[in-house]
Amino acid sequence: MRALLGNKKGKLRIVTRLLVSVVDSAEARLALAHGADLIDAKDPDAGALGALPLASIRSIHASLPEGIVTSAVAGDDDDVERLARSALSVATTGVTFVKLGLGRAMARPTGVAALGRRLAGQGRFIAVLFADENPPLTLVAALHEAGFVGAMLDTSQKRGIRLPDLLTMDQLGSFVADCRQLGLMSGLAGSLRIEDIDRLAALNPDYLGFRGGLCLAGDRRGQLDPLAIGRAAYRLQAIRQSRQVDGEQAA
Ligand SMILES: O=C[C@H](O)COP(=O)(O)O
Repeated sequence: MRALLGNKKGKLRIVTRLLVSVVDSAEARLALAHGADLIDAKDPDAGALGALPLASIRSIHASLPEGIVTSAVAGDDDDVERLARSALSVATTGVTFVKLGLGRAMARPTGVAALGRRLAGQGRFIAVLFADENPPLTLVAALHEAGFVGAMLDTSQKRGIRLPDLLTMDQLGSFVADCRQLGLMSGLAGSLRIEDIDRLAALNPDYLGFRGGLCLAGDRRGQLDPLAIGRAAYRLQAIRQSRQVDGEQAA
């Protein structure tokens, strides 16, 4: 799931992969066919981290070939018990990862610790922090302590403000580096566009996450645009290849 390439000097380079949020199995297959690396089940009509019904998540997961990395969103409830219950239910669908949105009340060490105790390492949980709600980025240590396997930054207000409008490249880079140092997977998302890929991939997150930027007319509630998915996948692939060549030349 975390892709690392080694060059001849033994140095490891993180490979940034493409996460695409889908609403059903038809979109899941389309995203996969056009180059998505991780298929993320999410209901864009139900907010930034809207959960799909369990049956839909199961059908998305089952529609994909074995071995494809999947995730599903469990919502962004401010109540520990409700959020944990939702996450544990989503974990029964067979998806590789379950994403939990940590809103203002949860995005603090006490909230994270309470959630961790309730989840008790029963799944592969990824915490999503909303950059437009000013989460403490130092929360990464508490997430690691609480047993999360990954952390993502996203945005809660999907009104055109993108992740790089909210945080500087230094802040995003530190977030990714802190995750890596603690062995957490990292992801960056939030109304990203294809033209954001180069500068964000340069920070070496494990995933860049997209919905609206890969939909027709940029409408995250509308249909995925296969050409846009293909362009995003191609861009990331080109970056991977150029790094490989650089690594080989340096070796
Ligand atoms: O996890 C990725 C999200 O689905 C991103 O959605 P968005 O690109 O519409 O902000």
